[in-house]
Amino acid sequence: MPGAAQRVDVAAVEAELGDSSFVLDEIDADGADSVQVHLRLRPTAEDEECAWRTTLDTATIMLDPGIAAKKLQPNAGMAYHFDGLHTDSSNASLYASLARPLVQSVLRGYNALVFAYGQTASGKTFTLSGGANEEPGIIPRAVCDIFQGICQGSSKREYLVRLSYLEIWNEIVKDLLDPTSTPQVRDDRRRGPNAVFIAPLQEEIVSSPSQVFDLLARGEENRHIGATDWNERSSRSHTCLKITVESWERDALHDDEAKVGRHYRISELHLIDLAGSERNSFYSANRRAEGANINKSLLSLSKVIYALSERQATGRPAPAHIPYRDSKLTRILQNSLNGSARVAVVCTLNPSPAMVEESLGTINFARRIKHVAVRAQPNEFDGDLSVLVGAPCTETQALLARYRAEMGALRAKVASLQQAPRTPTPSTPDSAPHTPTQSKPVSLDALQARLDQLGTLILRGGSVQESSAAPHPVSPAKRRGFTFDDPLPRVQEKLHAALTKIGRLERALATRIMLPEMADEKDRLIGDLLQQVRELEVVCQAQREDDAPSYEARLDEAEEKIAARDAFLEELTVECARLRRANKELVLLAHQETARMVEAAQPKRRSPIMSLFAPQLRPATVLGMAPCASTPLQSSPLRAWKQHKASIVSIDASESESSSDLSNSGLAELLEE
Ligand SMILES: Nc1ncnc2c1ncn2[C@@H]1O[C@H](COP(=O)(O)OP(=O)(O)OP(=O)(O)O)[C@@H](O)[C@H]1O
Repeated sequence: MPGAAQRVDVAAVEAELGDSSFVLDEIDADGADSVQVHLRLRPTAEDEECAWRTTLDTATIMLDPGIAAKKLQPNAGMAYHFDGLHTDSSNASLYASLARPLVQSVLRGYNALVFAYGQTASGKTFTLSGGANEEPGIIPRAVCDIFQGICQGSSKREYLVRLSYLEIWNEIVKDLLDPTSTPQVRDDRRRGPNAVFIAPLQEEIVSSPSQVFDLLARGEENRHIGATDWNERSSRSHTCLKITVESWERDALHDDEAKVGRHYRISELHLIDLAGSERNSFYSANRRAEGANINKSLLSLSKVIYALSERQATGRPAPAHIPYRDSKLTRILQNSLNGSARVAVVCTLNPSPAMVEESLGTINFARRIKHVAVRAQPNEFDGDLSVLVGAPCTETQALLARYRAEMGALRAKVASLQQAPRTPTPSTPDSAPHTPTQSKPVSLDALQARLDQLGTLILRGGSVQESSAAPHPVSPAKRRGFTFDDPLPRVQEKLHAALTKIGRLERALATRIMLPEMADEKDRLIGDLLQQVRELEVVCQAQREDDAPSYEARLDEAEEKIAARDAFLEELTVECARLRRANKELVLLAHQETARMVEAAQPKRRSPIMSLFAPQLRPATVLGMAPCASTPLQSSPLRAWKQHKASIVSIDASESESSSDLSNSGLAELLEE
């Protein structure tokens, strides 16, 4: 049957995982009504000291008494108890106890959020993604469990799995699967007052764990990673992997109809690796800004958690303001933190005594988030998908139903084409056989190729035995002469990769200018474009010509101003020199005159002319010097002469205009008299 849904190969998936311990549990016995909080203390390196004492049985942790005694806080030595405590390097046990129950929930239709919180180098990425090559973290284990769950799912359900992968770096949301796009976070009012969606965001449909890992590897290449004081490969951004699982009950007769009662489920699993907080580092300004943005968004997360836990503690009925809008991180987590998702958190601690303050901050966050209320309900619809179809993120909602509807329409077309009567046409010996039915296989091929493509995207649960009885889909690749040496999942992966590439190329092609197929049309278009280029060149030339005279006039004007200023400066310099010369001559004259008068006054009584002007006519006064009470002119002629000389030197040095004026006018007149 063309376009049959793909049956997941349990054995292949198990081989990929190396872990077949997952058992799908359809009964919601472990429904958590509070956030599950586990603490993880990174093991110490050989020469490292540990600041903490732990009791694993009771999941209790406390500060080393010696270190606690040195702390100022009165409760520094208190013991903290959580849902789980991990001090080793085993991600398997942490995953099984913390995250696996949430994966079960996702397969039952619940939304879920798992994230790691802690300072830099405390082990968040190790917990989420795992160590190099060994100890796979929560993400790979959850991915494998989802596919195992689908394998084990009821043979009456079929599934569609898709994922998106984004990062928040410096408060910018970046699509790691399509770094050219710039996603925005928007309100999704149809889904409730606190719901948001992110668009545009590339979502890839996946049908095996290795497809997911390929996509994650592709996304990792686009991530921001750097070195901090504590971690050589530190995540400098928050990453958010979203896996959406859609499923509905199969109906052997009406597979392609979204009928009431078919229990359609859509659930989302968010796996978030937060960037680590860090103290001020000595890196570049860009790195400090990056660190500041990380710290700011983590602070806003703490504020949101604080507000949510306060609301729970006070039991206020009306929702208090929750500052989701303070950062992109809290906006994106809004859908999950508003109570409609099950939440599990791993709070990671750096064991170093130097990091005790940061670790206490992490413990406080862990205690706060434990009090956030969870009221998650399964997202199950009884076939009425209108709620989803009209949503803003409409292309990505209820994709399974959409594809199934498309497959129904395609099948109907195929059937009608196959039943169409063949019209015999007379063939002539000199003409090639040409019948209307000649185009039919082409169109059938296209329809069947699309049917097969859709079939590979939809996964069917159930046992492996059943799959051998199912008709094998006719692959378009086979019709094109490809061999099938690869195992089925590998071939499907290749096909999926090829389809994704085709999609990308088609999108790129859509943005290009299309040349018409007809030669004259092409020539006309090229002619038009050349004409436009010529016209633009003319406009540019005219613009240049218009502007040139005005620039030249302004240049001339500026040059004239400069020349006038230079001439004025020259005049000033000449005038200054002339005045300086005149001043010197006058000063010299004054000296001679004063000396002569002093000489004349010496043996006789004071000359009548001097008495006339005294005391104003003392030489110092004449020359602009303040009269000195202790040195009357008549007391010592020699001393007076020295003072005159000193005042002359000082006036001469200052070259003051007033003194030269005085020398030029007042003194000259006086001397003439
Ligand atoms: N439980 C653990 N067992 C063994 N090694 C660990 C464990 N936790 C962390 N590590 C090692 O410590 C180092 C830092 O861990 P990791 O990169 O996961 O920190 P992080 O909290 O994600 O840091 P950042 O926020 O800077 O990205 C890594 O080399 C990692 O392998």
